[in-house]
Amino acid sequence: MIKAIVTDIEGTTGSIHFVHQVLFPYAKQHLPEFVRQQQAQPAVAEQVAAVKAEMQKPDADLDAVIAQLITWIEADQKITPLKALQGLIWDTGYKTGAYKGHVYDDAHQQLQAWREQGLALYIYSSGSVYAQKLLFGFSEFGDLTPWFTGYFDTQVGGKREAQSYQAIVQQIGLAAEEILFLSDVVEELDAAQQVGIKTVQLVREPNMVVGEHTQVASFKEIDLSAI
Ligand SMILES: CSCCC(=O)C(=O)COP(=O)(O)O
Ligand SMILES: [Mg+2]
Repeated sequence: MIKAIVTDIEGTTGSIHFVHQVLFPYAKQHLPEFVRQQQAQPAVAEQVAAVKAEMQKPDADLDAVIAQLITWIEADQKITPLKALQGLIWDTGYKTGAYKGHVYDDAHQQLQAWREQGLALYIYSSGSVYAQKLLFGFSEFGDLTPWFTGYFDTQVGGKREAQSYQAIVQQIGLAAEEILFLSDVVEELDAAQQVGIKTVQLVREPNMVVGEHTQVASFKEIDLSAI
């Protein structure tokens, strides 16, 4: 019996368009000024140091760090210090009303229903936990963060690595087969399935790569009793 649901964000609870056409361009536009102005803040200095380490260039100057970060944004690289900085930059966009977090109607309704049924809800995204809380805290449906028991990001490991899901199972404290993972990406579902987590693929767009997992077009089609 499923007792907890872990869900991906981009392409699953919300649209790929929102992440790629709203959030990423906002981060790209504001990152140079943000990093220059906030470089002395410990939260930013820590990530700048992590970028230099990732570049294997401990003496890189700030211009080189910024150029590297922009390259990573353009290539949609899921690199932890980039994702942490993006979260800090998106904070202003949410709080000034430049955008609200996109959540599909069906995801909103079904997450609420599952919560009311007593299921524990978790997020696992490459976006930082800080960015996840912003997206659901400033969503088009208002603040949805009270629904979630916990959040996981790349601090737990990459989303295509089975050991990340093993760590998530341990932190949730349930048996793997009592947990359902929802994602649009087959490699993520494959990794979760390797450790015994149940899986369902969201296929919201045409021409998506599909795998051996149960496929649904919306959260409304997910039947927990059939899993
Ligand atoms: C949580 S904020 C926006 C999502 C993001 O930055 C991202 O890279 C999407 O990753 P996901 O693992 O949700 O596909
Ligand atoms: Mg996704």
